[in-house]
Amino acid sequence: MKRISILGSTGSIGTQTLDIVRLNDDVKVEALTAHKNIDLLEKQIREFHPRVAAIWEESDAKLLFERIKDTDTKVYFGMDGLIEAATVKESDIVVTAVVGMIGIEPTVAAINAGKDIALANKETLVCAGHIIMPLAKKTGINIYPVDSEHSAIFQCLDRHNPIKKILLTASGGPFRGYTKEDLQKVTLEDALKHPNWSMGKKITIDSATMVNKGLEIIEASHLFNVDIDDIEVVIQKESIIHSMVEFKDNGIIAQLGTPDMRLPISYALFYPERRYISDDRVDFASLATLNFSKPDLDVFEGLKLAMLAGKRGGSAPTVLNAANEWAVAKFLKKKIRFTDIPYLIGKALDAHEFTKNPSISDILSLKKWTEEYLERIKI
Ligand SMILES: NC(=O)C1=CN([C@@H]2O[C@H](COP(=O)(O)OP(=O)(O)OC[C@H]3O[C@@H](n4cnc5c(N)ncnc54)[C@H](OP(=O)(O)O)[C@@H]3O)[C@@H](O)[C@H]2O)C=CC1
Ligand SMILES: CC(=O)[C@@H](O)[C@H](O)COP(=O)(O)O
Ligand SMILES: [Mn+2]
Repeated sequence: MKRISILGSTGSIGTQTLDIVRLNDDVKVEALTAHKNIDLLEKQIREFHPRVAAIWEESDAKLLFERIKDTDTKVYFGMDGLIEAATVKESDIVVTAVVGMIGIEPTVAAINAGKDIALANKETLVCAGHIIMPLAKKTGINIYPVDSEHSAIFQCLDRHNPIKKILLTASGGPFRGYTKEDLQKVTLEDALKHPNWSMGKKITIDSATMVNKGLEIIEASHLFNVDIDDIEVVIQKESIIHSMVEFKDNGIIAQLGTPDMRLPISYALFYPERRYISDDRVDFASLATLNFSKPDLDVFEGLKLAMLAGKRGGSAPTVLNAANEWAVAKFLKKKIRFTDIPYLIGKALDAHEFTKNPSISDILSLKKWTEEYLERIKI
């Protein structure tokens, strides 16, 4: 029996993880968490009977407790609740499916508790990868990538041959081929229309700005111990090739599949076993062609800034990520324009006091500094 905890079970990755649980009778859910979606969390508790459930607000936790007191599920709240869910004694693996760097502390707690990590929450690795990866090695736990590109790279690894280059594929998002002037006019509705994937709102905006690909470069660098300069972004318009690994002989191994996150989720949960998911498969005949191009860094400045921050390392990726989270949240509330997102990221990166090797508490302070700095900027 595989015992799993899902941090962020009510989101896109979290609910698809539960789809995979439904397909397999040897998986037990030990913990589920949500931020505000109490109705869906209650439904999930009644279906999967976890030991632990956590929701962010104490008032919601009290409400949830009343609603499910006929069950054996214990209810927690806040960061303590996330950490309780991340460290449930009976769990073997924690699926980190929360969005944002809020995932840092529960991920560290899970690793210290000896849990394997099925990692979707890329922001945690972007900010604290220099702490997380050595900690995972020291504790002997495994980190299995869920992010589709990183799962693809993981599936292409060859234990006899080191990686020469990672070819990180990108769809290019809804604004692929746009000019700078075009981006000045795009709306929130336009940005939420990803051409190939159905995802949570934050990552969907990140795909539109291509900051997502920048975060993924940093994520891949940590996961596979590859220099940023050896990670090349290739736009693959249809999102059928999920990434590729190039070796010393210039041979390239790629992983292909339909744009369906259930495959990387299932692979992370049951590695090295591949299990049945659905009858959907790539139909090459009707696909006919796969299209490739290079990203335009002059247009997608957020990607350029992310690459520079990744190269710089230290505190830069944290400020990049914190500024991006702050700006995307404002854009989702229609408080700023689409092109303000890279502008604000650049301002925060330029203004922050660089540190080489931030601790977890430094990272949390940097997040606070970034938010306070951006609040003061008039746009
Ligand atoms: N969706 C996808 O296909 C992919 C996602 N990822 C990564 O996976 C992670 C999750 O993404 P996705 O599933 O799209 O996100 P969603 O926004 O769909 O879900 C986020 C989950 O985290 C919870 N949550 C949000 N904010 C907080 C908070 N401050 N504290 C505690 N819980 C919180 C949400 O609860 P509630 O529902 O109550 O709001 C929800 O359960 C992200 O890091 C993303 O980059 C990577 C590759 C693909
Ligand atoms: C499904 C997944 O892994 C997302 O990160 C997706 O790849 C985003 O698409 P872009 O390639 O457009 O950033
Ligand atoms: Mn991805």
